Amino acid sequence: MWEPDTKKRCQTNEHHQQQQQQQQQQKPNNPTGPFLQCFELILPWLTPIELANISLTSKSLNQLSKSTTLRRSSDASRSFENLPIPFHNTIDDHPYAHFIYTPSQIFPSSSSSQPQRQSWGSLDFSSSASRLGVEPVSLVDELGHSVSGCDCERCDDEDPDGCPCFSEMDELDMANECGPSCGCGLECENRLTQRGVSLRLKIVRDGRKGWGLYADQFIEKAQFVCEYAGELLTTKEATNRQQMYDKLASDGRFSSALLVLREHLPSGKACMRINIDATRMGNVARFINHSCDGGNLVTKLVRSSGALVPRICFFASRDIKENEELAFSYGEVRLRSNGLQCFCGSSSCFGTLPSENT
Ligand SMILES: C[S@@+](CC[C@H](N)C(=O)[O-])C[C@H]1O[C@@H](n2cnc3c(N)ncnc32)[C@H](O)[C@@H]1O
Repeated sequence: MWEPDTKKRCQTNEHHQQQQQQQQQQKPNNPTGPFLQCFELILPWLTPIELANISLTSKSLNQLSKSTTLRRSSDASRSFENLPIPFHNTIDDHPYAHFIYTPSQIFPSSSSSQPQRQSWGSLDFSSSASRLGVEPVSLVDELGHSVSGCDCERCDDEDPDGCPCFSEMDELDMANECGPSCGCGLECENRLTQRGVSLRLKIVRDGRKGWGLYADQFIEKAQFVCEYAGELLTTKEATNRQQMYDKLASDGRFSSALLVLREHLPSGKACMRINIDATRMGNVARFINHSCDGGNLVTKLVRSSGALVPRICFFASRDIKENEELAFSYGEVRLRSNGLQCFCGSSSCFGTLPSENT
């Protein structure tokens, strides 16, 4: 399941090559010797606490730890995305938030194939991006052949009738894209949400809400912003985790990122529920805060032809200015004695954050 899928993105990542060159130039002239060179390889695998502890042991390791921290804070996506997504903090001493980056949906961490650690902040910018990847879970027939994709070599959004994937709409009004069982590649025009983040974004620290995701450029209404990537959970697992997170959050220092999306069939008879937990493993969408007025993003379910589970994607609900915080509504507010205080600042603020009933 952890096959790298990032080759194509890396090929176009000119900025990372430039960063790499810059880093090479910035490397201290002072040769560190085999001992410190070894630490250059180890430090990117450490948690912030381990990094802080090791930095206390010698001046050289302190220097190396500082460089690792600097590189981490310069790109939360650790080269998985097309552009770096930096952390900005002018209010306290948190340089970055630590988590495992996955550019797309993955299956729960109970599986032993999932990494407990991920390299982040090494001199080699391409190394982390090649370590984690996801193969979409696809529908197969009884002979093991993928089903329901198109045979197009290249699908053209100017001619949507030419490709069956454009027109496949189901009762849930999901957007449909070409997928794992189609003949076309990642450059196909009907794979808008599969190429990762292509807009300039940044993660900014706020005194009351923690980190938040901001636009670092103008974003036009209806533009695709990012997918909500993380661990795809069963409802039972999501309920258990939410209970654990509620307990941890009660002291105000823990921030979870479990998103539950319910999509009702127009008939009202059934409901589809998708639980994605980006708390431990996720992408930049885990930093999007709640706004009681609905914010400037909308979620849409996108199914790739032949893939088993739809993905949750964010689109701009209106034009968004550079430096504006990105936000959406986490859902209906239910009155709970232990609800977290909301600081969205909108005129329609309820005062409490929406939360799942557990
Ligand atoms: C998905 S995370 C968003 C990123 C988070 N701020 C962080 O620092 O990682 C959700 C958490 O962010 C905080 N949060 C989100 N929106 C908020 C708001 N409007 N007011 C206060 N806290 C908010 C809450 O702690 C919530 O549990």
